Amino acid sequence: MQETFIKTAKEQAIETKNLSFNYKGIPIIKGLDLKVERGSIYGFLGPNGAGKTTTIRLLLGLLSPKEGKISLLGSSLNINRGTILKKVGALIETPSLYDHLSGYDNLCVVGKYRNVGNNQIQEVLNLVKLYDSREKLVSQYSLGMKQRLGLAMALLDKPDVLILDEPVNGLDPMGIVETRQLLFELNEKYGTTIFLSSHLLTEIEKLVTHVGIINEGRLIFQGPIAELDKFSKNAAVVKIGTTDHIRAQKILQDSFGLSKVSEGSLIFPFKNLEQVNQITIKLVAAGLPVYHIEVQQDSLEKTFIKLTQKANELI
Ligand SMILES: Nc1ncnc2c1ncn2[C@@H]1O[C@H](COP(=O)(O)OP(=O)(O)OP(=O)(O)O)[C@@H](O)[C@H]1O
Repeated sequence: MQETFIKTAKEQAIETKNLSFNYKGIPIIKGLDLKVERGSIYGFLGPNGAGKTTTIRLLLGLLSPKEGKISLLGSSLNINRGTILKKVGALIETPSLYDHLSGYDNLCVVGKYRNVGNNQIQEVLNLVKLYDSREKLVSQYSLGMKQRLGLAMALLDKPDVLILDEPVNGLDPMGIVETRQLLFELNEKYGTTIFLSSHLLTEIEKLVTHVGIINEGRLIFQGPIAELDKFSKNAAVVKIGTTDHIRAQKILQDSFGLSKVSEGSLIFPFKNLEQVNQITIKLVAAGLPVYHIEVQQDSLEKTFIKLTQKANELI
């Protein structure tokens, strides 16, 4: 059993099996099976209190699971903890920085105990675009600059995997764009696998390749972002206003399936816009005037909210 886990985990940067954790006997993380492919940018999404930070603390060995297994870069965290964590950079919530020191000196402090030389410090300063502000005191840095300095610290060891807890939380739109660009660059240039949490899909949907949605400690969706998009498209409907909804329903039933009448409109689920075109053509050809036509499709964010609400109803 152990062997199978490790064998499949080779393909994954992060893998958990049945990961569970309690705080004072209360289940917080419930049987989490995460699969984060190497080279992916994985958005770990969930409402406040869903268990994102707890999961991240478990992945970094800062908490011990009640049950289950964690594998990072194909090795069990239990067995090879020291070696594996050297290849993992992390930033949990706001970074701890010395305000009275410059950005450069902050990196030197961390670099010293991690045995990282000056060249690498200069490289990460360039990477996070803080080179020109390296001599400024951190107390004079904006929140976005502090966040990038925190990222620079996480990057000092050139990690293969970067684990970030809410990295854009509290940043202004410009800060969000800058962080996003930086993460893209890291992923593109160095193939760094990035696992980042957020409670807002809109903040990260342009960045991530994969999504895992956690609610009340349970994973309720995991897959490529395109699959979530497909999921939201499946919920798309077209609302049609005609003079005779009953006749319209009969005309359309054979080709397009069942519809319902609600708030004075005929409502059809549809798969693509060509279908909407065909529906209109069919109605007009049958002599039924179409007064109103409206396509309604959930945004990804709405799909995310609906998914978490639905999961709550099932619990
Ligand atoms: N030290 C603790 N002792 C007891 N319960 C805790 C502790 N830390 C977190 N919890 C509880 O565990 C649950 C998950 O918390 P966690 O911080 O992991 O959620 P989260 O998804 O990161 O939320 P947020 O987005 O608000 O940070 C919450 O119900 C929280 O109240």
